[in-house]
Amino acid sequence: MGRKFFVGGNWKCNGTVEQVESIVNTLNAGQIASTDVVEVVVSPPYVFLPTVKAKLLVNLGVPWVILGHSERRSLMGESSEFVGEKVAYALAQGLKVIACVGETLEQREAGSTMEVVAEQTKAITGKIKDWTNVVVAYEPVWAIGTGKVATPAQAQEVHANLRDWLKTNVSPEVAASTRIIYGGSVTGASCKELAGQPDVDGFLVGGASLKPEFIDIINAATVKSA
Ligand SMILES: O=C(CO)COP(=O)(O)O
Repeated sequence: MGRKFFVGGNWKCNGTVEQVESIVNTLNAGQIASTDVVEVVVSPPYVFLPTVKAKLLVNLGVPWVILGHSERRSLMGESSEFVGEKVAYALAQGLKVIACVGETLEQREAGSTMEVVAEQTKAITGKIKDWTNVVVAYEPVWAIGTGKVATPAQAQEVHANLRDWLKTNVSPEVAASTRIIYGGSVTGASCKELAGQPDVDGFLVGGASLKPEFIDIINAATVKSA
């Protein structure tokens, strides 16, 4: 079975009720690729969950949670181990998880990108058995909210290495079926080429998920073979 393209909108703490309603209206009016091709998830600030659920999310549950975002790791001091525990707990409660990993600029320049990503992923693999409900988001910290998107080659390199790591350290099946999505300054302009990379299975989008171009990013979906 192929890996279904996955596009998440991480709205972070943005928006007033009016702005959130406007984003939701834009999404509802947008022409998007069939849900056979792409899975779309939005993550509004929790105070706006009732507003968004009433108007956008077909199933009224909150099925997904984003964990391990670098802003939580750095601002809230969440360690890899703690993120691993949160992932395991969320899965045990029946939630699906977008688990974020990624290196800082300093770590990239020191040549330790894969080491960092592996350490963050290992803290999760040690705590869970079933990967069915996990999507891994590779989000280089230097690309988040900076306008400096990773090049398609940079993203592909880390995604491929991470998939290899999963193959060796978890199983070939999990490596083949787990979606690895990219996050960090993705825009309507940059999404197509990134989506064309064989190991880029979708996106986690911050700023651009608040704009109409989020529809273009959803429509960058391509079919990936597992
Ligand atoms: O943090 C992000 C998604 O989780 C990315 O944010 P930007 O798309 O604004 O860079």
